Amino acid sequence: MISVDSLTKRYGAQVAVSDVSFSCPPGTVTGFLGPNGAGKSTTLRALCGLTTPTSGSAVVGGRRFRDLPNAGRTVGVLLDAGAQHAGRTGRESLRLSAAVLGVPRTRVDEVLEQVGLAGRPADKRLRQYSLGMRQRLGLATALLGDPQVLVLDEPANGLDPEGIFWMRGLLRGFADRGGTVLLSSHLLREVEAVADQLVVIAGGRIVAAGTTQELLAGSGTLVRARDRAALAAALAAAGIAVGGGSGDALVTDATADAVGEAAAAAGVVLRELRPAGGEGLEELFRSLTAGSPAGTVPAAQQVQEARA
Ligand SMILES: Nc1ncnc2c1ncn2[C@@H]1O[C@H](COP(=O)(O)OP(=O)(O)OP(=O)(O)O)[C@@H](O)[C@H]1O
Repeated sequence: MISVDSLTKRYGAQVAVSDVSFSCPPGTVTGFLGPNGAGKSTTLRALCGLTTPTSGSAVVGGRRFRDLPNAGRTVGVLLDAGAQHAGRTGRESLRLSAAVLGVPRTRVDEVLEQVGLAGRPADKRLRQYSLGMRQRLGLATALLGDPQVLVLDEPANGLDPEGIFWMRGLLRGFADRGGTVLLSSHLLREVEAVADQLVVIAGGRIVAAGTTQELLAGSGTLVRARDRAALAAALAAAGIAVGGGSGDALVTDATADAVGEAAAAAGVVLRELRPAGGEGLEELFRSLTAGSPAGTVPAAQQVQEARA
């Protein structure tokens, strides 16, 4: 279990994280989402004992990272896949980590296999690794101690679509076996397919949190018409605000009934009318996180109320 409780981190006058609280139960994947500079890395670094909170706490199983005996056997961490010695091979790097953790050498081959680096890639020097291979090696290092908890900062960085699909399967399997996964991303689409719950941070504050299903269900209605401009005018005439939408789709907070009636009243022919799901959440995510300096973002409950 990961518990972050009223975590605040200031660097001088800069507030990186402000009063952040959430928890990640065993058997689940939590997606920690936010744009660049939102405070994701700072939160994860505090959790992993790499930065000291100004106030509040971030613990695993009730203990601070530095108080965990042989922390790598409890928490697998991937914070910066580039932070490995470029002259070593993947296998050498893992053997060193295995020695530090006190796990048998055979474990190195197991994790190399698990992350798809077994064979020739394992004996290449890291300077020859692509970003995606480095991420796989970082994940292998995190898995080496057979931990119950994984903390991963932007693990999908540099992975191709097949790699992202593979990683989702790996994380899902880890959680389904009772593990706890916390992974950060600045891309909603990367995590919505695998995360059981989402915590959205912007400007150092949590702006939305809940199960992925809840957040997707409460994310509005998507509507598409042959004549987008006529549809937009019909919705405006009915007093229905449109929050965005990609391509010729519009996304709104209004119910499907209200949207359908507005379109019918204006004689607009619809091509699609459905719960917005991921597109609505994407829109919510964009509106919540667009240019929100610390202190100006509504609190999670305000967001929930606004959407109720
Ligand atoms: N060591 C530091 N000194 C001063 N300011 C810092 C430090 N580390 C982070 N910050 C600031 O804290 C804020 C949050 O940064 P953080 O790296 O946690 O965000 P992030 O969500 O991980 O962003 P990204 O997706 O770009 O990695 C930013 O404004 C950043 O400039």
